[in-house]
Amino acid sequence: MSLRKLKVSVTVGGEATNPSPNNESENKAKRQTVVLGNGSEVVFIPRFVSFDQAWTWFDYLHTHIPWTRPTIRVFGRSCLQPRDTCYVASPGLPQLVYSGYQPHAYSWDDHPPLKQILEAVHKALPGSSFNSLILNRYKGGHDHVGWHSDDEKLYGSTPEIASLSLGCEREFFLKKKPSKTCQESRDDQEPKSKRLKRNHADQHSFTLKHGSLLVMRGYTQRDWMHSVPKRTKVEATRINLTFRWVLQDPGAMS
Ligand SMILES: O=C(O)CCC(=O)C(=O)O
Ligand SMILES: [Fe+2]
Repeated sequence: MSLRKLKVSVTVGGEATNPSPNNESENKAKRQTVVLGNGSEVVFIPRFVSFDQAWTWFDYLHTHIPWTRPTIRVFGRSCLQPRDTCYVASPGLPQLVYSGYQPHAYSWDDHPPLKQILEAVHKALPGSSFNSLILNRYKGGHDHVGWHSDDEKLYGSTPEIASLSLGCEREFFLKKKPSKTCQESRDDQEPKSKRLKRNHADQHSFTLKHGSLLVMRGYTQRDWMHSVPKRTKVEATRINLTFRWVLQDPGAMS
């Protein structure tokens, strides 16, 4: 599908403390809050860590993480996941299963720099708590993640997901899920100009720069989908870390 690149309307929510462990004095990174409506929001911190720190983490993760490229099920068909992945979780959590795939859960202790990164993320997001991590590695522009929501039950109804980008810059799209009311009949009744306006508000794009942090909050997983589309001319590698909170007893939520 075609998605227009939109200027993201942002509110600048004050200064954030950049958690770069090496560089506390340059710690003034602006954070942008995009209110998506109905209790969903995205916070974007373009310079979450310094350039050099981000490359140090990239190099470590690129060489030390036990990357795999699993076969998953999409619409009933088996296919190779279009990116490398690895899963890290605190002990005793319920098993993660997505697209018919159950990743092995590595420990934070297997990769001490991950604990340093987790600490930096917690520090930048007061009140947040993450006990699991999905790492993604995009080896060039053919690697991507299609439209999806991270709405698995074990994340609860309003998960906070913090996503760190390292290496090659890629685009991140968000689009609103179709509403449950009859969209077609509403469209017929509205003037075209109004329809276009509403559609713009239902799509957002972010450029995920080296060292940036994007946070999805509230009902973003229930009401919105996100993707990192193919960019076939891109050759360089991007590493992404998405920190999440897995509930001990997801059954208790329902
Ligand atoms: O690579 C990204 O920025 C997004 C990854 C993602 O959406 C996921 O792992 O669920
Ligand atoms: Fe996702």
